[in-house]
Amino acid sequence: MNMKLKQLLKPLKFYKCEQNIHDIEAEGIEMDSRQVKANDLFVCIDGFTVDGHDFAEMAEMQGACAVVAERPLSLNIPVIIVNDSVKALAQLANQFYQQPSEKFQLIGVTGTNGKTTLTYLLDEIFRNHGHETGLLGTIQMKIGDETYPVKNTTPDSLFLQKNLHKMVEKDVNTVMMEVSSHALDLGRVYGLDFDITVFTNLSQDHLDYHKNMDDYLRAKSLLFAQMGNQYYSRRKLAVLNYDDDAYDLLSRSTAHEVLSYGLSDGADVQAKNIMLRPDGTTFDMITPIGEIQIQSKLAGEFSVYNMLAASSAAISADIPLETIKTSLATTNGVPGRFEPVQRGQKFGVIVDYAHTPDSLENVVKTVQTFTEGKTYVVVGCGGDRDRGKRPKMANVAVNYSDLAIFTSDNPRTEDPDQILQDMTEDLKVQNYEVEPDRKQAIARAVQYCNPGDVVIIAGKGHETYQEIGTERFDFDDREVASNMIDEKLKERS
Ligand SMILES: CC(=O)N[C@H]1[C@@H](OP(=O)(O)OP(=O)(O)OC[C@H]2O[C@@H](n3ccc(=O)[nH]c3=O)[C@H](O)[C@@H]2O)O[C@H](CO)[C@@H](O)[C@@H]1O[C@H](C)C(=O)N[C@@H](C)C(=O)N[C@H](CCC(=O)O)C(=O)O
Ligand SMILES: Nc1ncnc2c1ncn2[C@@H]1O[C@H](COP(=O)(O)OP(=O)(O)OP(=O)(O)O)[C@@H](O)[C@H]1O
Ligand SMILES: N[C@H](CCC[C@H](N)C(=O)O)C(=O)O
Ligand SMILES: [Mg+2]
Repeated sequence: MNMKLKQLLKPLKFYKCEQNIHDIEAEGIEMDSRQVKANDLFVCIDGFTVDGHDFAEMAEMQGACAVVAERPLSLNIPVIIVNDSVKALAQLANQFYQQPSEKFQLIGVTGTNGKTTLTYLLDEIFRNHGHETGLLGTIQMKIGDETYPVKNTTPDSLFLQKNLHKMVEKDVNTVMMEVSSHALDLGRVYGLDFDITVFTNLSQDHLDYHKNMDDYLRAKSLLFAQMGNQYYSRRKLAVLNYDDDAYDLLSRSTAHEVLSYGLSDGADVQAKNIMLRPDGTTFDMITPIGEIQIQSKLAGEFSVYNMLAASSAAISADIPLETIKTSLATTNGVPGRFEPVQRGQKFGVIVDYAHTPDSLENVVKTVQTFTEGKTYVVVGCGGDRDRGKRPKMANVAVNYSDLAIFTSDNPRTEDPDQILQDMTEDLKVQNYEVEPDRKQAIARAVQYCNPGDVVIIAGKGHETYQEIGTERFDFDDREVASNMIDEKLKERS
């Protein structure tokens, strides 16, 4: 792919460039000097760790045709000066890849918990209706049946535009993507043409990054505000959780129609006659286009919310209720979310990605409600992340289980013992143990189990590593738990 620089810069109304760029043609855009190839346009981003402007010379040496920067640089290639290179990168990438998000239906999902789950549910519903889908989120990127690893839940604008373009080339007609609050705050989704935006819920997380809960909510609201004010021929819609305190602010943030969902009267899409069972859920779903009964293998009230949100987004895209019903009846859920580990043992082991106080409470309460025996929780808190959630998660674990075993979850550059200290120092109860080695913690919980008991191993879900320092070591809760159960079964036989 290539594009005349003049053409590429068209979306920028104001920029300064003292050199002649008339005959220059860019063959690509890069924001990382290490990836620059001959004739790429290099965009300097001032990051959290380093300043991309310091790598402009390196980009020049690697053959960049020009550089976009926020300040003058002494180079032998043209320097295009803009006020905000993050915004410029988003606009340039959108232009270079020919506005891919305008060529398919784009569904953006934000909220503290449930984003990955919702995008997976939506992916199943749309595929069952014959759509060719793309998916972007925490676990991976998917284009049709092909999967690709990702570094961020919501990647930077360059990665996004490049891959959305690839999706267009592969005839994708619907894309579901998770939109994190970091992404919204850091302009990673600037310029994306969302058709349907979905809000799951808001509770404490990421207060290492956002100043407070208001700031966090403001970041989330950008998804709805950035849907644009024009009423296009393709109708846009915001799907909002009616039962969440953020509902009022979010419904006022968008200029578009809102479809609300929830358990309370007044929601447009409602669940009634909910029956929660250990192995699933049944409820009647009342929608503006009719009523259906949902039977699903997904457990817990939080799953009812996820199914309501997915159904609301699907009906906004004219998917028939029957397709939604069959999709929700057949789905097995998402890897690492409430995922049972079954090796023929007589006690339950569930691996889950709960890493916030609210998600942990939802999951542990759900298990506690259905467990006749004892409930054990193995959980830790991530290093270099929100410290305020540590004592809260520890409290939830001891309050809703018989015994919590606190352990490590990606300590990153922090001291694991200090994280455990932050979690436990204010606990007033005794029903917990501390075992910093996650493998040992899982082994201990499995050893304690008698028939009828359940262990929840929370926080890492689908992750296949433990991040210690800046290195990632192989670690998969599901694999470790399977091995421990097998050992226990062998000992007994
Ligand atoms: C705090 C944060 O968000 N950091 C993101 C940020 O990194 P950064 O600002 O440190 O980048 P940097 O290393 O300073 O580099 C600045 C610029 O210099 C360039 N550079 C750098 C080195 C070099 O030799 N040459 C060069 O040109 C870089 O390419 C970049 O353009 O930009 C990177 C590229 O887009 C992101 O991958 C990175 O995410 C890191 C990995 C991260 O952990 N982010 C987390 C906090 C995050 O974003 N999480 C959310 C939410 C998760 C959830 O709730 O699900 C997510 O969406 O993932
Ligand atoms: N609607 C919900 N409300 C509260 N908790 C939920 C909900 N849905 C899922 N959870 C819990 O949150 C955990 C994470 O779910 P999921 O991965 O879908 O969320 P996410 O928003 O994508 O998280 P992340 O921000 O890390 O990407 C699940 O393992 C489950 O414990
Ligand atoms: N996307 C979330 C994931 C947290 C998962 C947990 N295992 C941890 O490392 O804290 C974050 O980066 O805050
Ligand atoms: Mg996610």
